[in-house]
Amino acid sequence: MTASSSIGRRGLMLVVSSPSGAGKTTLTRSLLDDPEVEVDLSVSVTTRTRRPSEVDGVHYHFIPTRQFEAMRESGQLLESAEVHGNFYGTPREPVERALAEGRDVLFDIDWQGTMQLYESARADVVSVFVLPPAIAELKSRLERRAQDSSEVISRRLENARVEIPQWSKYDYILVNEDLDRSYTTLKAILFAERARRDRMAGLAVFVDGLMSDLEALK
Ligand SMILES: Nc1nc2c(ncn2[C@@H]2O[C@H](COP(=O)(O)OP(=O)(O)O)[C@@H](O)[C@H]2O)c(=O)[nH]1
Ligand SMILES: Nc1ncnc2c1ncn2[C@@H]1O[C@H](COP(=O)(O)OP(=O)(O)O)[C@@H](O)[C@H]1O
Repeated sequence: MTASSSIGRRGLMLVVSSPSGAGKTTLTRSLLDDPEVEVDLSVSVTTRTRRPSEVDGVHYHFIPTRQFEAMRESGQLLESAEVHGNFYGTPREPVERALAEGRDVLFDIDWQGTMQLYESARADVVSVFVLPPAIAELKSRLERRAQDSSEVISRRLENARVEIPQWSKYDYILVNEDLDRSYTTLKAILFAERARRDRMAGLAVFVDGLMSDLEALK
């Protein structure tokens, strides 16, 4: 162990939200796949139907409504919300364990869930809102993804009326035009937030060590 590794840091909660189709899943997957970034994904529970490309337990835990209600009622969810007519929630235990071990946790959740995380631990939340460069592009991304029926796509576009105005509640905004640029910015946000003084629990002790080593040089 080096002296600097004893500084220690509380894990942070990196929340990425956007209207459906703006690109938050693409951006969060890139973070998870990047060998330079170590972050745990919070895998949500949902009552929505699985898309063909999704794997149960990886993208979501797909569960029946009865089970969702039981989890919510027994306090097993850190936050939960109804979005586009389905229920979504964050299982509490894996998040609390990761944070306690100093690992950062990534959330792909909506603005309602983000507000609930703010209430429980504002200082530990770093929130990023992804906007599309244009509504025509948002619509064509939803269509190009080709995983939802036209009714589902219309409902998601309709919901963008409520979701887009939530931008002002977030710490950072990404207008996701060029994917590489957006990804570079997202990674920079995470790295900068990790270096915030107030997250480094053992910093004062570390600096005391530097100072006494300086004294010893005299
Ligand atoms: N509050 C909350 N929102 C969630 C959770 N999981 C997913 N969501 C949000 O639910 C919305 C719908 O997600 P999804 O069905 O995967 O559709 P997509 O956004 O079009 O990919 C998105 O805004 C997600 O960020 C969760 O655990 N809690
Ligand atoms: N910057 C971008 N330029 C072009 N297409 C993009 C960009 N970001 C994402 N996409 C595409 O748009 C579609 C929706 O992206 P996705 O990440 O699933 O959105 P969300 O999770 O916000 O609903 C996907 O087909 C994805 O490949």
